[in-house]
Amino acid sequence: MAESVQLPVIDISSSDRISTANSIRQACIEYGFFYLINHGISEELLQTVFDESKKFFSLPLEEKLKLSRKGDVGFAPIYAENLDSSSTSKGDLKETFHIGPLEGEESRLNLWPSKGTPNCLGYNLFFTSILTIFIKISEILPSWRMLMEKYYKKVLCAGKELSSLIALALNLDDDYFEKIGASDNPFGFLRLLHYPGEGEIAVSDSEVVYGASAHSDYGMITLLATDGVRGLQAIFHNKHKLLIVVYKSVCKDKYKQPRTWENVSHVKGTFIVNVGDMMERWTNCLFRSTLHRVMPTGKDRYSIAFFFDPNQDCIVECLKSCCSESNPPRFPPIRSGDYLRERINAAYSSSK
Ligand SMILES: O=C(O)CCC(=O)C(=O)O
Ligand SMILES: [Fe+2]
Repeated sequence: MAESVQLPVIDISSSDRISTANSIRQACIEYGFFYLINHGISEELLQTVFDESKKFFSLPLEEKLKLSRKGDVGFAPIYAENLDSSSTSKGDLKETFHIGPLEGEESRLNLWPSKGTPNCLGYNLFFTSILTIFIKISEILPSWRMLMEKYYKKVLCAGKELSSLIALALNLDDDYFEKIGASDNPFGFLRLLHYPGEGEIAVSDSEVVYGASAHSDYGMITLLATDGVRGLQAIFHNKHKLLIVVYKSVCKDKYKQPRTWENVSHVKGTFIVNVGDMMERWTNCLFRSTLHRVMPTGKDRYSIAFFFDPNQDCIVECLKSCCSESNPPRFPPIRSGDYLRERINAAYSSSK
């Protein structure tokens, strides 16, 4: 059975920003993961977001499909995505709903239950009388959009503060990521996730099915809220300060065998923060975007991820503080939007 890892805890509200930045640096080098506390999002708000997310996922599939993924936002049913694009599985056993940026051109792309599905729920026959058959989804989820926007803004704010601490952790000015246009108008995605429990989905014994297959996140940092149902696991090659083997343009130890998966436990009131691939590229593999996955446990599981990604037009290239003559850049510069597009397309086209 997998062991549980003890991750560092970072207090984002501490007035000693330098010491916080040093702790973040150590956590990002050793684990690429940490718990974040005092992030400014109350437990009540988080609980309400979980409750409303559950309400959405418990709608009949055909209602959810009316808000099907367009571009990067909206609903994706089970098996639509395969986070491990190299795997042969038919896709991940999870359904998701994505909300993209709330400002600028992209904001108009978002899909909302109150707008996209004008008519009829009514299949929840268990409770339904003839009078309730034609209830609009907007009436079932009346404050859904407002709530999700509120949460989005708050978690974006925590992400911005964290990115300024990360800049300090990399010996840069704390507004560095703003100055280069990465976190000034970041490309943030709120992702509601539901991993169905046993009984809802028939899976044959011979099939390997993951809730979320092994992957590292694509962007800068992810702020993840979990509901207490276990399942999240990660591989921490660097935890005991093993030599970092870097090969061609990949931080090779990410794919090193054998893989030892460790459980990442839920800690009430915290966010689980993990480093994404673009941060790994910026830091020339100093900060690790750690492989992780979600195993099905037979229980329904809900989580809420916020991907704090650089502005699409930002060029991600090795930071001066992370390279030298003896440690040259391992990755060519890339435009953030192009990199994300390639990774997202691979994940959605590799489900069978
Ligand atoms: O649900 C979780 O705990 C993790 C989700 C995740 O890794 C992702 O969506 O990238
Ligand atoms: Fe992830």
